[in-house]
Amino acid sequence: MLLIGLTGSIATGKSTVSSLLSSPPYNLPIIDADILARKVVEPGTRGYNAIVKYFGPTTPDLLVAPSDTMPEAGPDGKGRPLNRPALGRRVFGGSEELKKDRDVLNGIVHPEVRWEMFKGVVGNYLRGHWAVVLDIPLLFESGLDRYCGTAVVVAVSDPEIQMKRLRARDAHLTAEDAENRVRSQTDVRVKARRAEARGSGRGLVLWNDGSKEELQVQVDAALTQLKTQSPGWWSYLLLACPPLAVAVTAWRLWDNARINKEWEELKKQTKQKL
Ligand SMILES: CC(C)(COP(=O)(O)OP(=O)(O)OC[C@H]1O[C@@H](n2cnc3c(N)ncnc32)[C@H](O)[C@@H]1O)[C@@H](O)C(=O)NCCC(=O)NCCS
Ligand SMILES: Nc1ncnc2c1ncn2[C@@H]1O[C@H](COP(=O)(O)OP(=O)(O)OP(=O)(O)O)[C@@H](O)[C@H]1O
Repeated sequence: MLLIGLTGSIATGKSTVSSLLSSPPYNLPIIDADILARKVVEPGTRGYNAIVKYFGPTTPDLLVAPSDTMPEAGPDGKGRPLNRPALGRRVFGGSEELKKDRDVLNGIVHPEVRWEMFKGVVGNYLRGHWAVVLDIPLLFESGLDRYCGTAVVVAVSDPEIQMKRLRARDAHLTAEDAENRVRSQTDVRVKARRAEARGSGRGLVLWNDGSKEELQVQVDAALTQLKTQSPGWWSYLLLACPPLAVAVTAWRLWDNARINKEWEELKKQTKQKL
């Protein structure tokens, strides 16, 4: 089964691409890291308790305020849900302090998300899917690209388009909040270069400066290429022969480690040239 790591930066079009991939004619299963990151911090979970413990004392508005519709102890007595915009203000931005808190939040949420993803991947492998899409905003930053057969980056070359789409979609964010969110992530053009550096079939870039129709054309071409590379019979063979699946996974990990080493070298050389 092919693991397709789908990434980009905020509002560059990952969800738009994943909804195309989950619809006919592809019907691919999607494992969405943003959705899992919400699930693992619902009231009463380990993630929720850890966040309240660390951020609670210094963030008075960390939880949704009590109201007529929100009881003090939360809807089911496990606590009120997190006030996500408030937590976002604690962790998004370029300062050292924000970065430190972002690392703490990532340290709480990411291991839980990884475990949920693992369960999702195994479930889809057992159902015999030829591919599964891992929609992960922080694919490279979290190191999860190591497990993927292909990394697909949805990118825009013009940062103004990204900002315009972000502000239009998330109208509740101030201009400063939006800037901070964009600044909290690696520049999407760097991610695009990294996907290209993985080599043909291992890394793909979908440029999304144009219309959604233009994006669809690129998605069609990418899927045709990936389907040729990883045909259905190959998935059935991996399902019928679990030791082969383990060997292929080990080889994939080794090959991705090599690819990432080459990328680090390339980054070093580019820095030296500047
Ligand atoms: C800070 C939080 C509560 C803000 O929640 P909010 O609902 O406002 O935003 P949402 O979760 O929908 O994220 C929107 C986008 O922000 C970006 N983003 C989210 N978390 C991070 C992060 N830790 N670092 C950089 N960018 C991030 C992603 O592009 C994501 O698609 C939330 O983003 C969070 O819990 N982040 C930490 C977990 C994480 O890394 N999630 C990303 C997928 S694992
Ligand atoms: N080609 C396009 N033309 C016009 N609008 C677009 C295009 N692609 C995406 N959008 C719009 O831009 C916004 C951001 O896209 P989307 O939600 O897919 O991004 P994302 O990368 O998943 O964002 P996030 O990381 O925040 O989840 C959405 O409102 C979407 O409808």
